[in-house]
Amino acid sequence: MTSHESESTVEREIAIEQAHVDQVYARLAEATRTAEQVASQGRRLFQSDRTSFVREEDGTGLYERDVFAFQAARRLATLDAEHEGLVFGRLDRNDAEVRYIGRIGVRDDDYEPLVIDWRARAAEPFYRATPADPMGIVRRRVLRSRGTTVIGIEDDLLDGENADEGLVVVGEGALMAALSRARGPQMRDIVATIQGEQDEAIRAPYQGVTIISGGPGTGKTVVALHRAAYLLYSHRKRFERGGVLVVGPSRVFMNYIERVLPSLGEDSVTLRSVGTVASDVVDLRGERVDPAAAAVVKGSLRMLPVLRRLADEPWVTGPLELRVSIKGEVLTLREAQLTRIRTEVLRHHKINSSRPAAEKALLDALWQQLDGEVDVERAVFDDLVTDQASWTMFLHAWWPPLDARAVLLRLGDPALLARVAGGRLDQAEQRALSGSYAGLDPARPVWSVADGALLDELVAIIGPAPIEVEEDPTLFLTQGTDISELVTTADRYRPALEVDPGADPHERYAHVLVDEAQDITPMQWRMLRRRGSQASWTIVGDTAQSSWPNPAEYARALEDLIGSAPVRRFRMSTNYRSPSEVFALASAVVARDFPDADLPTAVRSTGIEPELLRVTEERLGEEVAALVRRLGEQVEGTIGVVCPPSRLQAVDAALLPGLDGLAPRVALLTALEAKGLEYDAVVVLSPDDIVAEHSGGSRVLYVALTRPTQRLVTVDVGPGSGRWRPDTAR
Ligand SMILES: Nc1ncnc2c1ncn2[C@@H]1O[C@H](COP(=O)(O)OP(=O)(O)OP(=O)(O)O)[C@@H](O)[C@H]1O
Repeated sequence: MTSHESESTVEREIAIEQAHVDQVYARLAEATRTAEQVASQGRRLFQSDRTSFVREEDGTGLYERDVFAFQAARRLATLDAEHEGLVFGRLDRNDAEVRYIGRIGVRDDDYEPLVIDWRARAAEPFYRATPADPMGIVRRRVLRSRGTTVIGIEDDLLDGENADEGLVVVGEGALMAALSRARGPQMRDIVATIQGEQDEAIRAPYQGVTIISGGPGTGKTVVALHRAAYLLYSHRKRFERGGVLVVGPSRVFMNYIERVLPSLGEDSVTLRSVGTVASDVVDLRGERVDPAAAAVVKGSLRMLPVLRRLADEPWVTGPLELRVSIKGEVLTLREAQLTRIRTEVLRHHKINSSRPAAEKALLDALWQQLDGEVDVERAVFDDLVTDQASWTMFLHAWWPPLDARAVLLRLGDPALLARVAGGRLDQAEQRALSGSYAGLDPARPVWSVADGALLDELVAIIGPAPIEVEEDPTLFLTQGTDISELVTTADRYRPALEVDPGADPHERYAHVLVDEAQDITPMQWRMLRRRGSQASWTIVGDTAQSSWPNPAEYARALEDLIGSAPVRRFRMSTNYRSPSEVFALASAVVARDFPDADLPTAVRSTGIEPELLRVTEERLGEEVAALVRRLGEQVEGTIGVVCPPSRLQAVDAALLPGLDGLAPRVALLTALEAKGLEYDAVVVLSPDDIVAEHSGGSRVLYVALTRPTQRLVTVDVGPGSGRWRPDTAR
């Protein structure tokens, strides 16, 4: 039997929970004080009297009593006091035991749990129990708090037959309440309302490869982040030492998700957008998105042989030869010999780490040419050669220290590109590729997301750049007449070139978690694998949202990654983001072109159908500005305006002046930039252009159409537009 909900019942229940929450915070405050006192007492005990014997356990014993709660208090400091309650759940069991669930575990003086960490075994029924399988739980309660104050409760009765008389059940269900709330600029954790199928993926064993798939809004991202927190909790030693890397599509996306892990008490995870993964080996921040044609070439494995040849291209034009004189005899190495030596050295070493090996090979070859009549010992011979200006100048032209960034920029030269890409990339592909580098400022190139993987590959081919040298080698060559200056400069170069050939510059991780993995190109997978060669993996994606023209390539790349590792697959089936009215339209769009798309079920209805508008080209700016202002009144939270790349600038100019106070709630972005994000209201501008301008076509439009949590408005531009609309929406 359960009692009916009334205002006073709810207040009474809230007061009961508040009393427990107060007890938890009081315990944490006390533990912090005691632990600090004990720590300083302990220091005094051990430090003050070196003559008398202090038993170690007097110090540590005192400290250990509170260390657990003290650690909890320290981690509490990372939680956002404004929004997140430390205690968010309560389980009433059929044996009358009550358990509280929270972001971190807290015990009382007697080591009895006041709150159980959500990741602990004992908390599992909070997420898994259902009326069909209550797991010994009668009532599950979710507490909603602001800071330390409980402001609401939502109950699920799981086992009415075993409920005590008088057990109170209140609320409409925590999940629906959470889903209906307005969205802010950053993602929130879902720790209080994780659903059963999500919980299974979160708690899956760490070994091998865990693949989480599912349509838009099914919680893949948020589940993956909770999984990172779970792995750190359950295998802290392994993952804190080895590191966990979370990779997402863009900087905007990383900003969007960056609060989730700290709100769960974890701050030891590295978050990187895919364009900055390689920043451990080369100075870059790839944020720009290439036009589709260039992006497709840059992501393809056909770039591999092109890059290898590029790294091999000499830096000076014209035939090279090395000429030195020893005691009047002139020794010469001609181009064919030099090529042989170079090939041989590079067979065993990377170019940036093999300058000493190359020098030795040259000296050996010169030594063999020396006439037996000339009386000189080998060590003296080597000195005589390497002291000569012609030697130093030759080496700088023949074996310069290479910077991957400078090497890649050379692709801006169409003639050179034709040489290294001949037979591998067609004319149109070469134009797209060289065009994307030709316009970059060599002093400050603005790299694209796709360039990150190419630079990483080049570093793998040539080795990390030796320590930066100030002098420009070409300048140096033109100053070749001043002997004393030459010697000094040569000396300055020498230590810079001594890099440890065995050193591996990549940061490596024990676990790599890749979100929006359907967009990871084959070249980017190579880059990620360098960071996780010994790692376990969590791969999160949805092929129906791929912006890559060939989803089969994604499947192949995944197979490669998995190899013979154990693999676990989880499919998320419920769309928690899109209202069912919006998702009906979005899914019809993608299913028309991709009948195999994995479509989830949208569980929430708002009763508001998407609005399909049409405007003239001339009135586009004005109409969009008015529309955004109207949506600002209709929804409480954020508004996203998704725009085809070709119209971005014009729409930005039209939108900005009229926004006023609304500006912090509005984001103007392309469909690719919108990946993984969500807004309360979304305007999708010129869907036909979005389909036409992205290589993923209607899959990219599907991404745009599945961003809203409340309202969707599409805007066709000009007569004849609207080809994207499925039959049901014409
Ligand atoms: N169990 C849950 N409780 C409350 N909110 C949830 C739950 N699961 C998902 N959500 C919410 O649903 C929305 C979508 O989640 P998320 O962004 O992780 O989905 P996704 O599958 O990664 O989507 P996409 O493929 O479009 O990037 C988020 O606002 C998330 O907080």
